Amino acid sequence: MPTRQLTTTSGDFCLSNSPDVRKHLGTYGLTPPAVESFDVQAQRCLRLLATKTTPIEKFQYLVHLKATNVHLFYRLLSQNIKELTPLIYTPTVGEACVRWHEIWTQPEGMYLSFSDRGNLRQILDNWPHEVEITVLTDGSRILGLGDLGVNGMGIPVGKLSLYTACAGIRPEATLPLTLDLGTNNKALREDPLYMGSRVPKVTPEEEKEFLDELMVALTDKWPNIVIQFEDFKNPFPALERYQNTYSMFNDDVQGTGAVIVGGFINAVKASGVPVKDHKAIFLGAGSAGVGVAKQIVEFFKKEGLTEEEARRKFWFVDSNGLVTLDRGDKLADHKVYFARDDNNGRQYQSLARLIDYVQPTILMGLSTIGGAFNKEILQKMAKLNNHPVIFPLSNPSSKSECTFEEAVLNTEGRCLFASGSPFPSMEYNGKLLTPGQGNNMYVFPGIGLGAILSKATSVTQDMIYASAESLSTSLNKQEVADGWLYPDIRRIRDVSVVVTRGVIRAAQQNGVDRASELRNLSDEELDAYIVESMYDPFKDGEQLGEEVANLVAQTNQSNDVNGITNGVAHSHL
Ligand SMILES: NC(=O)C1=CN([C@@H]2O[C@H](COP(=O)(O)OP(=O)(O)OC[C@H]3O[C@@H](n4cnc5c(N)ncnc54)[C@H](OP(=O)(O)O)[C@@H]3O)[C@@H](O)[C@H]2O)C=CC1
Ligand SMILES: CC(=O)C(=O)O
Ligand SMILES: [Mg+2]
Repeated sequence: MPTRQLTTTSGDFCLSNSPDVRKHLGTYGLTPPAVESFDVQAQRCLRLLATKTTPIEKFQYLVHLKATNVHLFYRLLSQNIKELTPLIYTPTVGEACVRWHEIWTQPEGMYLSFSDRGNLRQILDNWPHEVEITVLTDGSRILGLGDLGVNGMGIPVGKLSLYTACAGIRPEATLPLTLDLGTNNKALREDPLYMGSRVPKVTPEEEKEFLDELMVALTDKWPNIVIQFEDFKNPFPALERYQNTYSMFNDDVQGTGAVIVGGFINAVKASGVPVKDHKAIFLGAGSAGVGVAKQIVEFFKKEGLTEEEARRKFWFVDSNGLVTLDRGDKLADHKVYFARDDNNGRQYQSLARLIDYVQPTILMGLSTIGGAFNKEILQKMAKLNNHPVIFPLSNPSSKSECTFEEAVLNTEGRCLFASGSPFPSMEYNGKLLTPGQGNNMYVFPGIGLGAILSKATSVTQDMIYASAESLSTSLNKQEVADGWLYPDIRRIRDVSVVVTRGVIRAAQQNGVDRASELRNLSDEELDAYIVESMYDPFKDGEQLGEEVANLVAQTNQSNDVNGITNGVAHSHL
């Protein structure tokens, strides 16, 4: 009798298991007698979810469901991605992170502390699965909510759930990882329930040494692992240091850049304004703002502008006003590239005055300042443009620079809109208007899956840009006809296949792929290969039952009874 190890235990108590399977697993009698289809179970879950009155209660219920029946969780998520994503991801995950120390009930990933250095490789051995991808954060800039220390774990967990739901990466092949490097959030450090080290954030030099050890440890343990950095206050040093030597990328800089370019390409078409005539004001000059602008520069260059012409189409505002070379402070390195040198000493007064001066076609918000695009700002944009591009991208919803409704009402429904967190559709002048969601969830699953399948040795700029271009082409005819900038999120698995293909092709062109068997596949063959490799909770949920049923059948045939199956083959339980 083969003693096959089942890869997951979370299906053990599954109500869809047949009596034979239950007997085999030793769970007979431990679940209610009915054998239920997944549809019936999903119905129960949705009803239960509806009884929870607050988003955080719904979040907690979904955490519990994932822990107890992973396939059912992913079936539910896949079938209701539009409705459930806001509960496991932005905006609810923001509240969950703020309250992580109060609501935590079970481990869902790994924590590595600064005091663990020297032993990181050994500690990774405690993780029980083979890992293909990790999302890691130090919690120092969680969405627009600031430094939340190890409370930030909600972000890797949420992002990796989307990796599974949107790109079919097997749940057990994902590792949520939180680095406990101290926190500058004093209130958390002093909270008796806080679960991280109660020390201030380590220095950049200490962080660098820790990350160096971690990158070596992760790739020694799992040589093909893809590593996604997420929500670091200053992500640039690590990105620069590791991007050519590891299969890694920074989602906030690169994923966000790609997703916004993906929607921006469509917005530029819809605006009717030639590329060369666009001008952009960015409120927020952090990792996401600069990441987005850098990718747009790439797009402008492909459209025929020189790099210098492209660079000068941006005006950045940070917490100290317009970013200029002559304003008297030492600019952070990442801001210098876009800093203006043509301000002639004029003082920045307000966003409204800057709009009067620049006359932009595009307004991007990556500032964490909720409501910053007020009525006056939006009306100015509407006056200047037939179709102003308004992208309030800060998360969660409370930090969004404006709501969809505000943008629509103050631009007479003419704006081309995308926000970081979801807003509901609305009727305006008898027309149903649907907002775009410019969130990196449209691309990071495909970037990660593309890197995994191509066995990329690094994640190149071309791979990132390919994800943006692929996204922009993934809208169907109806979505294009309706003027959407992003495809319907309910089609995200199809979209991820397109993005993954683009990423793999770029890896091949750059020669960073190690999966040589994929090089000669046609696009159709490659798509089929991608789909085939994706975890599908609708198939795989049944697979556990089938695997056990096969074992039972084999046991019956061979009559080779061992301790585990003893009672199954011959019992009449
Ligand atoms: N939609 C999406 O997919 C994504 C959205 N985001 C969101 O973008 C936001 C920013 O993220 P990130 O760039 O990483 O964060 P950072 O902390 O790196 O950047 C925030 C920027 O906003 C500036 N800022 C702060 N206050 C003001 C103010 N009053 N007026 C103007 N600018 C201000 C900061 O200025 P200073 O530099 O002077 O401190 C900084 O440049 C977050 O809310 C995040 O959730 C991020 C990634 C993806
Ligand atoms: C979406 C995302 O990555 C962020 O807000 O940080
Ligand atoms: Mg992020």
